[in-house]
Amino acid sequence: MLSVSEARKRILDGVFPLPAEVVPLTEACGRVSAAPVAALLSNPPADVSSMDGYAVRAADLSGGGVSLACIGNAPAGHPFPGRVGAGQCVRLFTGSLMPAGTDAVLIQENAQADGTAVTTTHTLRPGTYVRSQGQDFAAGQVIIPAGKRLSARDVGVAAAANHAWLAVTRRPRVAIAATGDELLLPGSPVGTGQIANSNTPMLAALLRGAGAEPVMLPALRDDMADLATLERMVDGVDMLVTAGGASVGSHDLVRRGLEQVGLKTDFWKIAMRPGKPLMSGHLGRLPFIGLPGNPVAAFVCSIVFVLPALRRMAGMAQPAEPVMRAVLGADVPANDQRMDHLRATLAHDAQGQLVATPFPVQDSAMLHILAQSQALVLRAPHAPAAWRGEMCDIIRIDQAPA
Ligand SMILES: Nc1nc2c(c(=O)[nH]1)N[C@H]1C(S)=C(S)[C@@H](COP(=O)(O)OP(=O)(O)OC[C@H]3O[C@@H](n4cnc5c(N)ncnc54)[C@H](O)[C@@H]3O)O[C@H]1N2
Ligand code: MOO
Repeated sequence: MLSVSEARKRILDGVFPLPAEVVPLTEACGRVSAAPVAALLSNPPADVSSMDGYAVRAADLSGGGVSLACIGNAPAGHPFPGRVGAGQCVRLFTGSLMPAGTDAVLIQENAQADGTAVTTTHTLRPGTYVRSQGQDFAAGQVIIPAGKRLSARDVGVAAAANHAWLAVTRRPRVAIAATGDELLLPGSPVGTGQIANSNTPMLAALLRGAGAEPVMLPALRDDMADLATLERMVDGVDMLVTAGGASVGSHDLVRRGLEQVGLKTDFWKIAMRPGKPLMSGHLGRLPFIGLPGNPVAAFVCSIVFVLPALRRMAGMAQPAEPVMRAVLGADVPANDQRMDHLRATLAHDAQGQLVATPFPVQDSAMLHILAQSQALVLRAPHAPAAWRGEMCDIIRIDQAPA
């Protein structure tokens, strides 16, 4: 069976970055930059004061006691128009432009003002309390690389660099179809043998949080004709994700149902738990990922395969979920040939180290345990038993995806 990393590589090889669109800066948070963003302005645009006080010539203060003539007042946004000569100073405030001829700021706590006379016994080095032009970034400098999911901090730096609009990759539109005769819309009266469809809303929420635009299709019946209708429901989408009907039972028809309308299957079944019956391929040019129906398997496979594919479509350089290290909070048995993803809680120990404690029951239908989990503990194929206190690899599932 295909390994998890080989399956992910094959999925990533089958998807491509989407085109760019331009959005207002206020809509850019969470989107992915489509091109490097270069500063239109330096920050600060000119030398400015970092404190409230007086713009002085440092050389005037070198004697250790001086009285200066205050020749003007220059609040932020109101630059002093003239030049400051020897023995003179200008009243200014945090953010004020440094007047021509000055090179330091005497903070008001260290000065006595009496009318227009400002006296001090302090000495200053040139540059004291001055933020120099371009100290943060220079005009033309790249402040945001291409392929970065934009944070509120990126919005701030882009605004400071005078951008009102940013080019971002279009949100991937992902059609999600659950399959199963037993499925009902959550909230429906539930008859014998029926269950609420949890996969569609869960996956839509996960994908929306990851910056995609989910298109929730109605649940399909375990029926070749019903599955064939999928082909007509995916106009204008960038990826098709199904959940369910992936296994070997006689009612698990997704692969055959889609193959009859042109699906080219790339692979089916991988060495993963949960998620063994995962499948992938293309319906025409449309990338397709067939998730297993067990909701925990559908979720874990989405973290491991669907989100990386969406990141590749968004043009991100690092599509795979980052793997972190943690201390194991419980013993775990030796693993078989399937790479395992144990649902676990996270906490910090007395030394401040992250501790991941897998739940003792790992059934792939147990959504309540998934909902309480904050991480997946990764167990390589054939890993030997591991003991509480050993280090392990984890993927966090409790944070907004990046
Ligand atoms: N003989 C074998 N049986 C199974 C194997 C196997 O290798 N040999 N693999 C098992 C594994 S692993 C998984 S995972 C499941 C996946 O099967 P399917 O993808 O065909 O999923 P379904 O049979 O459609 O459903 C499985 C389970 O999940 C429930 N379900 C399905 N969709 C939803 C939904 N949208 N919301 C909530 N719950 C859903 C469904 O009712 C079933 O209980 O196959 C194993 N079997
Ligand atoms: O691997 Mo399945 O995905 O056990 O539930």
